[in-house]
Amino acid sequence: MALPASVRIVEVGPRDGLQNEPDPITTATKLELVERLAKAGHRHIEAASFVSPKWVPQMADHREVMTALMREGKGQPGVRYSALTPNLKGLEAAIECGVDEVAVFGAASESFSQKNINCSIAESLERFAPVVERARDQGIQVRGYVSCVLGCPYEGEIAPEQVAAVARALDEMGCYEVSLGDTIGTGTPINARRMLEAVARDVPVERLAAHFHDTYGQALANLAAVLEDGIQVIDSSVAGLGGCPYAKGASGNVATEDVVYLLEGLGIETTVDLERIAAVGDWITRAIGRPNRSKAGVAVVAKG
Ligand SMILES: CC(C)(COP(=O)([O-])OP(=O)([O-])OC[C@H]1O[C@@H](n2cnc3c(N)ncnc32)[C@H](O)[C@@H]1OP(=O)([O-])[O-])[C@@H](O)C(=O)NCCC(=O)NCCSC(=O)C[C@@](C)(O)CC(=O)[O-]
Repeated sequence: MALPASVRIVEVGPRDGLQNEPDPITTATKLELVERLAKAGHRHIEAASFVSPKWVPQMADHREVMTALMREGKGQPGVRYSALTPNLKGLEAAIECGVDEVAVFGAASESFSQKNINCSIAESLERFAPVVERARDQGIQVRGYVSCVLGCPYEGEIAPEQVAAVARALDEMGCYEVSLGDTIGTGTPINARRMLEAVARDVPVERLAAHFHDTYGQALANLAAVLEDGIQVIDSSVAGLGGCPYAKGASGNVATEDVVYLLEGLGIETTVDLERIAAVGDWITRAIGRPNRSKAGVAVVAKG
């Protein structure tokens, strides 16, 4: 398959990137990050997570963040700001804040599902169905996630058919797009292609996104592989921030700066400006005292 002419990047830094940070990050810093990301050209930013503050304390200010963006004029026109909503409680709170896009998140691994959202895969799908229905009734778009598509921290290898079954269920439920998460970054290009091939038999590749973590340094290679198989949506996190609270040792998502550099090299368009996003990565890593995990970002900033 030919490479796509353009790719939509979903910036997950403010959510996936920050959710695991142990020290509190102020709401003001989060909002400034979101604003800088939009100014760097992002058109889709996952900004918050309506989950239990006992489970993920860093996302406890989800209401403040989303209300500021959706109701208090802190959001930029033309930018989609989305949030995770694992159940109806989260969705109702998100609706009160005026969100126009949410995401439900399941897993292809039973053990990960239990650790992450405290229920089995089947129970999670039962829980998501009314969330998707209610959201769509309100004119809110719903994205679906499948975690552990290329490996699980508790079960090891995950069969591609298992990933396909969960992706199909989310698609049939009404998710407009299903994002395939290599949560622990153990995938390699051949496995990634095999997994995508299995999923794409059930869900058209145009409705799939790649959400790869870079724990083993394979994310860019995996992305280059799945781009050849029709992927046109990539999730990434500025400066490669992040990690999953329920996947020990998992490092951040692939860095947005690295993805933009790769795509530019392949002649694929995005809306994101490399110099500007590199500056955002430099700023946020200094602001929260984290190393910048984007090689392209560090190089671009060093060049000046
Ligand atoms: C899903 C639950 C809530 C189930 O948790 P539970 O304990 O089974 O739920 P519950 O309904 O029994 O409620 C327990 C308590 O949580 C509260 N609660 C219940 N729901 C909410 C809510 N929506 N917002 C705020 N509070 C909530 C509820 O009110 C109650 O409070 P209490 O009475 O004890 O004070 C919990 O397991 C949870 O919050 N998990 C968080 C999981 C998470 O955020 N993980 C990280 C994101 S997923 C990810 O990173 C992977 C991804 C998407 O990036 C893709 C990839 O890379 O693979």
